[in-house]
Amino acid sequence: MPTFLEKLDQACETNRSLVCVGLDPEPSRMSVPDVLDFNRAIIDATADLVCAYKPNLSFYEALGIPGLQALEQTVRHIREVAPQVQLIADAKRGDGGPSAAAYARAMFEVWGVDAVTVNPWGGGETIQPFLEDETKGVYIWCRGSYASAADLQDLKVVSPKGKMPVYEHLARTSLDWNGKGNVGLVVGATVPEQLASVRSICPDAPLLIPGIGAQGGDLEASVRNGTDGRGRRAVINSSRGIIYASTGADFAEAARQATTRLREAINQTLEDEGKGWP
Ligand SMILES: O=C(O)c1cc(=O)[nH]c(=O)n1[C@@H]1O[C@H](COP(=O)(O)O)[C@@H](O)[C@H]1O
Repeated sequence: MPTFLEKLDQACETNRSLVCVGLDPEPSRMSVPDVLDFNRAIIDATADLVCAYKPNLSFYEALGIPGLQALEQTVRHIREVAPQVQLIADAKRGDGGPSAAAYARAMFEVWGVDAVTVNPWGGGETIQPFLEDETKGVYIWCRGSYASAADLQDLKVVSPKGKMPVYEHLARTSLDWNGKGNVGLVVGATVPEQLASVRSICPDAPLLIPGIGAQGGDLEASVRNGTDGRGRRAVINSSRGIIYASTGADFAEAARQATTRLREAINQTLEDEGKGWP
């Protein structure tokens, strides 16, 4: 079994892509009534263009049991048509003790995903149960894309590691948790300076970068500041910008075109940096 990072690197190489499509279905914006039909069409249209899919669990939970059934079938479909891509459950889980361990079992054994977003407010105990299997990994929510992330994450703290913003302290601390090489971080595309700072602290970590498209994040800066020294290890997410590129009957074809444009724009910046695909 490849490790968490080997699978991600392989997925990126195979499709020559750092694009992650966020599967965040909202029935009021979909031109087909069924979430599974919608997701299947998006997945089939983009499977050769992405390195990852990221269903945000909130959208499925908000639909009750039918939503969870749609998620289960979506996971199954991704495994069938795109077994090489990384499947990230955007669950923002965060708890301690047996609850944290149960969350990890739910994500990896029940849903069977490759990676989970976690909310680190509870510290190391929150994260540890997700790190036991080196084939699975986490993306720790480090510096959010939304404006209110600054309320807490940019505050300066004094710790044994020095005086620095909370998000930076978290990035430094994540290195201590990374014994099995399966810790990644989430940093928004809307905050390129913070992205550069996290990348300099964690030169090898995979960074999940949401905020492209609907939130107006800076794509070029995300690629330049968020990739590692080889121009890899950045998972650049767009959800609404892709899945609702059209809200008409041509939504899947429009999603393919939007994903292609995003992939090409990223790859052009990599080329410009001398870090294109071989
Ligand atoms: O963890 C995330 O993916 C995440 C963190 C963050 O700080 N900001 C953020 O937008 N996200 C998620 O990334 C996706 C962004 O969706 P769009 O704004 O529609 O592209 C949603 O699923 C968000 O929950």
